[in-house]
Amino acid sequence: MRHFTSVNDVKDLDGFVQKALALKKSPFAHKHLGENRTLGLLFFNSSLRTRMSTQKAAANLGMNTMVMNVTQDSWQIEIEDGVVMDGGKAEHIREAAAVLGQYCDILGVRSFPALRDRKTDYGEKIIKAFIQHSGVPIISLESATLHPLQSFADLVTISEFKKSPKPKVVLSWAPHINALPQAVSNSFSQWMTHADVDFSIVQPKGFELSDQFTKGAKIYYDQEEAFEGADFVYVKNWSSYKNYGEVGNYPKWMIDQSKLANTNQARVMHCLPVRRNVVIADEVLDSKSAIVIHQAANRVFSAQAVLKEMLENL
Ligand SMILES: NCCC[C@H](NC(=O)CCC(=O)O)C(=O)O
Ligand SMILES: NC(=O)OP(=O)(O)O
Repeated sequence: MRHFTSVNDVKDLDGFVQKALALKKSPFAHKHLGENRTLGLLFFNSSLRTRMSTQKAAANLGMNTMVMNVTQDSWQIEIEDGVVMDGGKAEHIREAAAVLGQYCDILGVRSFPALRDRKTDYGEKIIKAFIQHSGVPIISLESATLHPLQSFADLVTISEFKKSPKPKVVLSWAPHINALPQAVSNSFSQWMTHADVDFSIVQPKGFELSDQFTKGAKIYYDQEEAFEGADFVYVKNWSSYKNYGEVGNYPKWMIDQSKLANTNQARVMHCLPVRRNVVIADEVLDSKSAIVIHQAANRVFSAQAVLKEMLENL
């Protein structure tokens, strides 16, 4: 693997899950692999899990890590080519990426979509510019359209908790007060349609994800129908892809205990952060059904598996 920006960078999905689980068992088995290697983590947006888990994964492999919050600490970065830079942005992504490539052996980049123009966001200019201009392997820490480290950790978690070889996994839209990216849901759909699971998605009309990520998934518009017999319910809000960036006002889609009644004692998943009693009720998050903390724990080992593979290929 040269870069890690989607499931397509993984050759053997099941083998990769096994590698993450092996690292979970022996996190320090390769503690010299990253010696004298530097990881750079660049955040255009907030983070708790991605930042800390990736840093911990790098430490387990003996790497140094440097972290930068671009929007707070650095120069504002111009993304567009050919512009006259006489506004607020002092540095172009061409130089920024190339310079960081001089300091780091591997770079991670987080850049959320602006959710104003679909074509711009789905063009993934920032992550592509880092791939083009940095000269080093790039890891997506959640791009405009995908969050592969999260989905990898989610698949690892499902493989740990599944009670049958091909579990029924349902991705459910849930309410939110803000316009959120489709990235986590696109990415989860993309990974699940490549994995050995029975996968469906349920959302209100108008909130269908781009079919470039959902091909092969069963599509529902009714939670009760979709949840019947589910082993895993993955909860996430996303703004509309069709009416781009629209926030849906469907408070009844919140996940509470009653919604889970006809599932196969489903485990409830969410990437976090989650707004309690808007997206998922306290009674679910505080019950045994919720495995959100396990997902977050597995972020270390999904990141570590990716870093290990990249370090071995440097
Ligand atoms: N990295 C995990 C999720 C990040 C982001 N959530 C958020 O922005 C939540 C913000 C809020 O709740 O206001 C998302 O949905 O893509
Ligand atoms: N799940 C996740 O990516 O969390 P952060 O946004 O806190 O990194």
